[in-house]
Amino acid sequence: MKVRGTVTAATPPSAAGARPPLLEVSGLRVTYGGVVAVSDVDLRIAEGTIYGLIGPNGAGKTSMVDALTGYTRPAAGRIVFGGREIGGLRPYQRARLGLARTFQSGELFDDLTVEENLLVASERVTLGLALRELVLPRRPADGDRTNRDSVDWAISVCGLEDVADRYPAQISLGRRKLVGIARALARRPRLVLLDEPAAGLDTTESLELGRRLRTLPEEHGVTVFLIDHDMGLVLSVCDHLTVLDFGRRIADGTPAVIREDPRVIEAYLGGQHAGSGA
Ligand SMILES: Nc1ncnc2c1ncn2[C@@H]1O[C@H](COP(=O)(O)OP(=O)(O)OP(=O)(O)O)[C@@H](O)[C@H]1O
Repeated sequence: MKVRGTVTAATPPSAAGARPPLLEVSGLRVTYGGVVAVSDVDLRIAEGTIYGLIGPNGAGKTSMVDALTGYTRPAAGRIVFGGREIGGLRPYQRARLGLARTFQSGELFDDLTVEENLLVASERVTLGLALRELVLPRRPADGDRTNRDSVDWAISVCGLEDVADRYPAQISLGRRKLVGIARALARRPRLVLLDEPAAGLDTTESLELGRRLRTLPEEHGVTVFLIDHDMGLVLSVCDHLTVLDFGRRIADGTPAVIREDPRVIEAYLGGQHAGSGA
């Protein structure tokens, strides 16, 4: 378990239940053959909040994100985004509706600059484009003003102005993680799902990431679904958390509630108090 520095929210975390849900998940179940990765999980993510998902290795977090974004077909469950049932939609169709994600591996194109990576990502998502991007990354055209504005906005939100012309290999891991987030933001999503954005970051980088994340709902109207092992980060930036263990939801509530939950302390923190170093 990593417990590192904390990020002080500019405004106190809001009560997630007080706002209408942007994403509502009920009875979600993901299986791989005989393995039940996610077992009948419910979630309600309120617009304008940061919602955290934590759990030990293998708890089902990435399977959940894959199911929500359309990369895995769930065995059961209902997913409603912005009032619309999206369970039958392909990943690029969900992206078009405003559901964006990052990947643990980063997924940046090494031969494109930071800015070009974002320009590629900002283009209108179609099945053809999504497939083409997978096999043949290319330099984006510079013409579209809307894309340009979105990219400039994403660069500024993530504080990447000084590295916009650099290649991914030329910048630190912390900045690359921010490029991954900026890439997801470049399509101006309503909800961004971040899969372990703090993995590999040092304390300073993690604090910087936390500060950037808080601005997403507070200043930019982007709701965040955050998965990470960095408890210092998650407990300090999230408004609301769900804890998974062996695919099941074992706890749900504000960071203050989660810190004190004996099931979480036992299952996830191995008996060590969550707040001890946060
Ligand atoms: N493609 C797959 N095929 C078979 N089993 C899988 C597959 N992907 C995940 N699993 C299994 O599903 C369970 C949940 O895995 P998942 O990667 O979703 O957990 P996680 O909480 O994201 O873990 P981590 O924190 O290590 O990334 C694990 O038992 C894992 O071994």
